[in-house]
Amino acid sequence: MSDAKIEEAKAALRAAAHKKRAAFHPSLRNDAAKAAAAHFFEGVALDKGEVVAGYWPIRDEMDVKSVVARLMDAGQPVCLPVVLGDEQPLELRIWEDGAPLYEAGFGTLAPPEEAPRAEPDVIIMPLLGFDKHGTRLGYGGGYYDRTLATLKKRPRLIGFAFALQEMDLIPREAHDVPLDAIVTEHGVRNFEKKAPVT
Ligand SMILES: Nc1nc2c(c(=O)[nH]1)N(C=O)[C@@H](CNc1ccc(C(=O)N[C@@H](CCC(=O)O)C(=O)O)cc1)CN2
Ligand SMILES: Nc1ncnc2c1ncn2[C@@H]1O[C@H](COP(=O)(O)OP(=O)(O)OP(=O)(O)O)[C@@H](O)[C@H]1O
Repeated sequence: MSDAKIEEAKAALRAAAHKKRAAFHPSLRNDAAKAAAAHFFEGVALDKGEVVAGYWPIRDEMDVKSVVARLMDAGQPVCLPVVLGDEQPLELRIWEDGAPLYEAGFGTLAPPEEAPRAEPDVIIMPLLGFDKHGTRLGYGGGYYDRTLATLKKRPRLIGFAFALQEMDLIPREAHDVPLDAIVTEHGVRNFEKKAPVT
């Protein structure tokens, strides 16, 4: 499939994924997020000092605020992403304990401009959908992939999602960096390294 065709297919998948994620019942969301957080801390080993990029949840994304808070309490350095502009990589700003967060666009909150920057060792990724190969479907801005292309070292990529966000097959473009693992309310699933055929 050409990249143009893949983009077309992804647009249709995004529409379906938005609907599906929004349909997950509000009364179940909290418990699912709690279960996923527990699976993360049981199943994902972090070395002391490893920088973890979290996200400030928006729309119907799985809420990872408790994960971020627990990481910070444990002394793990945590950063949050900021969109500087279209076609630009994300800026990852360290959230220092007690520092206020500011509106950073799209409904997200992030540390202030003067916060230190960091290259993450682990990225907790928001997503619209994922498939069994670890391909991730985002909102289509390409921000995470563009950011990964600028980093010296490829971080471990850990998606957080509700189990119902799994899709049959998400076509993968050359720039799409697959997830290493997905955390849902059902547990942590690690993906094989080998690239699938799209
Ligand atoms: N929680 C969270 N933080 C994040 C991301 C994310 O996906 N989730 N991002 C990951 O890149 C960056 C923000 N990028 C975003 C890009 C698009 C939309 C969004 O809601 N898009 C709408 C259309 C918006 C419009 O046209 O006004 C959509 O998809 O329907 C949100 C965040 C950085 N921070
Ligand atoms: N490494 C990159 N360098 C330049 N452009 C890129 C790169 N990665 C992605 N893009 C651009 O971003 C567009 C959207 O990419 P993609 O469909 O993978 O977004 P997404 O992963 O769904 O979004 P997001 O990462 O913001 O959640 C692509 O069509 C491409 O033009």
